[in-house]
Amino acid sequence: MDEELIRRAPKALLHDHLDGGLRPQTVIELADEYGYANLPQYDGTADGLGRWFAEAADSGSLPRYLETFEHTVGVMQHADALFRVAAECAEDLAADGVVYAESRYAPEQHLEAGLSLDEVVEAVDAGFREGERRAAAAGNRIQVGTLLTAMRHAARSSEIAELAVRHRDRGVSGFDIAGAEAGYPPTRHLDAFEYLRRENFHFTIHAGEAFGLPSIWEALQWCGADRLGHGNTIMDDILVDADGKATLGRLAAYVRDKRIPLEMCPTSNLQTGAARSYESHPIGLLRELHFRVTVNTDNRLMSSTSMTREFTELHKAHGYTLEDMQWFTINALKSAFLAFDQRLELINEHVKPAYERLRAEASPPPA
Ligand SMILES: O=c1[nH]cnc2c1ncn2[C@H]1C[C@H](O)[C@@H](CO)O1
Ligand SMILES: [Zn+2]
Repeated sequence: MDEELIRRAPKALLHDHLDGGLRPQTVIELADEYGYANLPQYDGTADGLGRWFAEAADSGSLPRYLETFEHTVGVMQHADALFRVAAECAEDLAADGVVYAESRYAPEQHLEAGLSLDEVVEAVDAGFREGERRAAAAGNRIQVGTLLTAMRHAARSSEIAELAVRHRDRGVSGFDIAGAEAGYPPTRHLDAFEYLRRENFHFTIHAGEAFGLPSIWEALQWCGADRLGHGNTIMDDILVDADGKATLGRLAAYVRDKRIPLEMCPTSNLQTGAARSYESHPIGLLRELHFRVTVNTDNRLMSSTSMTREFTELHKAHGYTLEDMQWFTINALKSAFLAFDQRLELINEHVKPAYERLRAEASPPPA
């Protein structure tokens, strides 16, 4: 598999932060347009600013990684800016071969210039619909849903959960909590999750990225999360003996048996210190053990990545083939916060035939 083939293969993305995926040039232009004066020292070029984000985020710690969002959130305080960022996000993902994406962001972080929570959500949704149209005009089909995130150190999760439910038929398909994990357990937001369950709504929880098994256990068994953001530390409940035989503890067995989707983000994990290398990333073992693993970007700007790059790195480190890519992609679509019939249609009418064609192209039958 080369990078071009990986780019052309249809991909599905469940974990991508809207405020972590801006084009560097857009950050510069929005800062200028809205008078954001706090951009970091950089060489004045878009490439230079992109490098600044990637280097500053490459800190080995989640809290320091998260500090870089000050500058993206800083330029996303007006409806026009939110619209632009969302439209470009859809275009960029579509150009990278993503056919289905769920993009997340925290509305409570975009109120500094006086927008209301509902206005934030409306601007982002309009941006995504515009981005879908532009992508289609360029020949790239994409469908984008949004997840509303509440910040786990703050106290607005119930309000954000209600906001998400209010917009459920207008582009919002789920809910999430994000931010520093250590010290802010999921049960801090139990009221919000219980409300969402009563509303038959869907949510994922960032868990097992910068904290261990208790975080995953709470997310699943107290809060009732449909999926886990990252979930790396589930490895702490898997024992691999000298012969390579794996024994699952109770929680790991539960995660695998119940087909709990893990939204894994390899490059982001290298930067925050949640993983040491692509080779030793938990995705390798978890894929072998048939956990419901998916591949994601997390923050394309901070991690200087794309779905194509994630799969290219995984191909180099683990030898994944088009077959594996199809498996990851179907895992993601099966786990999407999307109606069952639409998931099936994407899988059967679009993804499988496309991989069939790509395989035939990559190794044509003998004449
Ligand atoms: O990987 C992450 N873990 C926890 N929080 C994160 C991660 N990536 C981004 N965030 C935070 C920073 C953003 O401002 C917020 C909403 O997208 O979510
Ligand atoms: Zn994340």
